[in-house]
This record gives sequence, C-alpha cells and structure tokens, in this order.
Amino acid sequence: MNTYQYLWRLIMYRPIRYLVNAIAWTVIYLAPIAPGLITKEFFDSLTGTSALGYGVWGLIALLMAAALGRIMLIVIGFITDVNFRFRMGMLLRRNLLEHVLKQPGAQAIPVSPGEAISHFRDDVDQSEEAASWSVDVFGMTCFALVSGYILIRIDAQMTLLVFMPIVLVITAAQLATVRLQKYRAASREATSKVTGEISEMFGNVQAIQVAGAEKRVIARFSSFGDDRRKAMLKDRLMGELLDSVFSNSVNLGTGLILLLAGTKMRAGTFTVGDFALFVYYLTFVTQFITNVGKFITYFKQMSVSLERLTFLLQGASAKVLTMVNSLHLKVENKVAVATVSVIPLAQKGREDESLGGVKRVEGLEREGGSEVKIGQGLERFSADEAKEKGLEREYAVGAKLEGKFNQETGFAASLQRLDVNGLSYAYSDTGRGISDIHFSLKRGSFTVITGTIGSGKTTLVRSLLGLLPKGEGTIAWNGVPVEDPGTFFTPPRSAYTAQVPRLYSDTLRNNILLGQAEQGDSLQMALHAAVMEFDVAQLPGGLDTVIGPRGVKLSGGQAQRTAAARMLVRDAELYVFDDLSSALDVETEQKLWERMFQRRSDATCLVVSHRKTALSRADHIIVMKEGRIEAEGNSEELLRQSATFRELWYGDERHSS
Ligand SMILES: Nc1ncnc2c1ncn2[C@@H]1O[C@H](COP(=O)(O)OP(=O)(O)OP(=O)(O)O)[C@@H](O)[C@H]1O
Repeated sequence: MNTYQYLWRLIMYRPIRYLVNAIAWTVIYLAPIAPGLITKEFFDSLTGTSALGYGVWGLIALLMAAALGRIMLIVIGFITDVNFRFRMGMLLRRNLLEHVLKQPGAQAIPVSPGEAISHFRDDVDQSEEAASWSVDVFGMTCFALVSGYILIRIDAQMTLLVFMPIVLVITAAQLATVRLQKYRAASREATSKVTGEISEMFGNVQAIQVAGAEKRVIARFSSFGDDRRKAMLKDRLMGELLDSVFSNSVNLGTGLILLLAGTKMRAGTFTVGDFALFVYYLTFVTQFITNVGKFITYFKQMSVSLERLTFLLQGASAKVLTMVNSLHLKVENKVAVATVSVIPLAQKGREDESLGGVKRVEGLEREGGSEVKIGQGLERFSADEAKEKGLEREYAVGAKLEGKFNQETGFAASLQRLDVNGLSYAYSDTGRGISDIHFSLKRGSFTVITGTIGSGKTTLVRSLLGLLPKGEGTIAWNGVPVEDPGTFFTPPRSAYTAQVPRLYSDTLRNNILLGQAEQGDSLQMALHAAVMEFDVAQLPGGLDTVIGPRGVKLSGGQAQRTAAARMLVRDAELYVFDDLSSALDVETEQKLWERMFQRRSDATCLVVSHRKTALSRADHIIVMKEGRIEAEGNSEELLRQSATFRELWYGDERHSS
C-alpha cells in the first residue's frame, strides 16, 4: 500500500464526515473573498470610484458581518474537524491494538514497549495530521482559484506575480522530498530509542542498582539523547528552511506588487481599491502557499509513519491499519454460562440428510447482574447458530461433544484427548527451538515436561498454545485438528501460567479476575486452590490491596500463586503451568497440587518442572534435551532408563537438602 492509498483508505473510513469537514473548511477558506471585495469598495468609495452606493458606514457594517460570519464558520469547522480527525486516529490505534493483541503472545511486538508506544503516539498523529490537512489544501485551492479569477480580471500581470511563488514552493518542496523523509525517519527512530530506553530503565531499576550499572546506563541514555538531538536538529532545520522558502517567496511577490502598483496607479489603470484587494488577498495566498508546502511535508512524513506502522504489524498487510471497524473493541452486556451438548443428527458425507445438531442447554444467563434461568431441554441446533456461538468447527465434524458454553469466552468441548504430532519451531534469529515433538494427553492426566536448561520446555508449551508463530506439526483436540492454537487455547478450553508472572499495578482482585465477572465463590475457590488464602489475610487491604507496579509489593512466591489463581479462576479443561513451582517451597507446592485435584479431579495438567514434588506426582513425564524428546515414561521407568532424568532427579535432591 502506498501513501496515496493509505490516505485514501483513511478518508474512506468516514467519507461523509470527511465531506462535511471538507465543505465546512472550503466555505471558511472562501469566506475572505467577500471582505476583500468590500475592502476594495471601501477604498474606492473614499476616492470616489466606487460602483456600489453603500457609503462608508454601510461598508464597515458589511465588513463586521463578514468577520462575524467567518468566526461562526470556524467554530463549526473545528467541530467537524475534531469529529473526523480523531476518529481516524482512533481507528488506526484500535486496529493496531487489535492486531498486537491477536499476535502470538510471546512475540506480540517486534520492538520494546517504549518504542511501540512511540509508534502508537507519533506515527498515528502524523498520519492524522496529513489526512486532516488535505481538507485545508482543498479549501485553499478553491480560494486560490476564485481569488485568482477575480484578480486576473483586474490585472493579469500583477496576478501572475502574486501566484508565481507557488511554483517556487512546490519545486522547493519536491526537491527536498528525499532528504526530508530521510531526516524524519532518523528523528523518529532516535525518539523511539529514547522512549524505549526510558521504559527499559524504569522496568529494570533494581537490576541496574544491584549491578552498579547506573553510570553506564546513564551514559547509554545520554548517547541516545545525543543522537536524538542531532537527528531532530537536522529534521527541524530542514522543516524551517522549507518554511522560510515558502514565506519569503511570498514576500518577494509583495515587493514586486508594490513596485508595479505605483507605476500603474500613476498611469490611472489601477485604483486604490484594486491595490487594497491585491494586498488583502495576498495574506490569504501567503497562507495558501505555506499550507500547500506544509501539506507536502506532512504527506512525506506520513509515508515514513506508514512504513513504521507497517513494521509493527510484523509482516501483515498494511491494509490492517485502515480496516473499517467499529471503534469499540468489544460490546458485551450479557454473560451466559451454560452446559451445551452438540449431538449430530447426521454425519458428514451423508447426502440425504443435511447436517444438523441438537443442543442441550442447562445453565444460567446473567443480564445486568440478575440471574435468569435459561432452562433445560433439547433444541434443534442450526448451522447459523453454531457459527454465532463459535461452534462451527465442532458442528462441521459432527462430533458428539459435551462441554461448557460461556457467552464471554465461547464453547469448550470437554477435553478427552489432546494429540501433538511433529510439533517443531525454530526462532528465526538463533535457529534454536524444538523439533519433531509427539505426545498425547488424556483427560485428568498430570504430565510433566522436564529437561536441562534451554532444552526447549518453554518453547514447547508456547508453540502448543499458539504463543509463538505457527511452526510445523499438528495439534488435535478430541481428534479434531486445531487450526489456530492462539485463539483456540484460551479459557474455558485452556489456561496458562507463564514462567515469569505478569502482574499489573492494580488490586489483587483485579489482577486475578482480569476483567472477568466474579461468579459465586469462584474467586475464593481459586485463591484456596492456589494456596493464597493465608497471604490474602495478611495483606492490609485483603483482595483490594494494590500490589504496586508489576506486583512489586508481592513476594516471588505470592506473585506466582497470584498468576496461578488467575489461571484457576478461569475453570478450564487444560491447565498449563510453566515452572510455577520455582518460587514455592515444597510444602506449598504439594498443597497446591493436592487442592487443584481435590477441586477438579477431571482437570488435565501439563506442567513444566524439574521439581520432585511435581515429577513424583506425574503419571507421564517428558524429558527434553536440545529441543527434542529424549525419553518418556513415569519416574520409576525414567530413573532406570534416562541419565538426563537421573541427573535432574538427584540434582533436585541435592538442591532441597
Ligand atoms: N526469543 C528467543 N529468540 C531466540 N532464541 C530463543 C528465544 N527463546 C529461547 N531461545 C532459545 O531456544 C532454546 C530453548 O529455549 P527455552 O526457553 O524453550 O528453554 P527451556 O528449556 O524452557 O529453558 P529454561 O529451563 O531455562 O526455562 C534455547 O537454546 C534458547 O536459547
């Protein structure tokens, strides 16, 4: 997508609003035509050459009315501009945000958070600016055409002198294009680096302090600041240089008019009113020329912004940015929780009967806080209804499914079996990762992935859950292939706790619920299962304690158990824990597994761990080495067969003794 298409697509997001805005501003820019003509008449009436008979006071009244009219028009213009302009910016930010949220979680943005913020802020502003200025250029061009016509009719030679600077401006702006874009790109890049560095610094204050690296970090920051200063200076200098070319070329025109007007007035071919009209329009022609130049500059800068925003999309088409969408990411006012059975009436392939289904719904619907029973029974299940509820996949294969349906999160068929075949993923920069992974999980099983450091355990669970871009291999849920693991492996199908818990500066309650509606005693149950009840009682505000930025007011173990509670409150079919137990003592970990299975004996768990507490509980252990499965079995079998496993097992014994 080139910059013209980008601008066009932005305009087409709200074409009516753009049109209204364009009409409003065209009228505003055309408005000075009238006072110009009145001024001409005013001076001509003083010298007795006026064709109109309004008199001086009549003309003054007309001038004031024109000024008042223009003020009102400008107020309307700002309203239409704000309404169009900010919608465009919001659309870009909304689409970017949606895209980032849909990306594989572990690689959602290709830059640091600080740099991404600079893209969201500056590049969107720049795009908005160029689109908004296109309206002004149109309005001003209309003014230039009408005023040009009036002036030519008075004196063609003088008119030429007034408009000649336009040619100069456009030539100068075009010549400066490449350099301007280069300087703009460099200054944006430098700004991103500075904001990126600030966010890294704030996020790592403790690491900087303990490493005694303050001076080095500040030196690095100051070198980024220095680079930014140089880049900004070049960018600004170039911008100001162009601006001065624009305005000075107009001054040149004024000088020429003054010289010529004197001679012509003496010859009697030019009235004082004509002179006043030329000078009056010249102010607006100056504005027009400067603004055309500005628009050309903004347009060039917009192409830099487009490039930078496209980079943030990580290979997706730039059209994603301007896709027509409602500005609201989600409108949800209903929460329904129900148990649904999808029983096929006919199997796929049988042509005599159309594929149909029966649903059995039992559960509660929640609307505006009150609970309404939606009843029990059997209802026909249409293909459209399946689509609406996100059940297309289950419906299409005609599988007999029973599971939970939650209007907020969709349908989860009860997990009977998860099969992973030939799963591979290699990080593009290091070439490392996982290769040819096969395993199956049965309902209610407890599987532990273990292995040496860097053997690919985290990569394995992230690939499975679609938190990394799709590599090779297949994943099947109850025998049905999962096409897009990233959207499939979410609650209520699966819930995940990462190795490093990510917490917000908010209350403990909000960190656990993350916007999910609190249902019954689900929060208390999750806290109990995550062995958090004692900790919550100790916190000054209980569940409503604000836990500080990234949860700094919690201990490492508390942060991990908060993340576990966040996972458990989601009541999923498959629970995936990545090294949850690393910050827990043996007793707490033991309790956590016990409570977890007391509460949900049917839950299927996939756990990354090298701790004996988890290994001895496991009914299946996968030993990873250099990105591949080296051995599999239960702990007794593996102690006999796998040297790597023995090292991990006895190593853990040494650590705990
Ligand atoms: N984002 C990344 N980019 C490039 N290479 C990576 C990335 N993350 C991990 N790797 C490499 O992939 C390999 C597997 O890493 P992974 O984090 O899956 O190992 P792990 O077994 O979970 O390690 P640990 O026990 O330390 O958590 C390692 O060699 C690592 O260097």
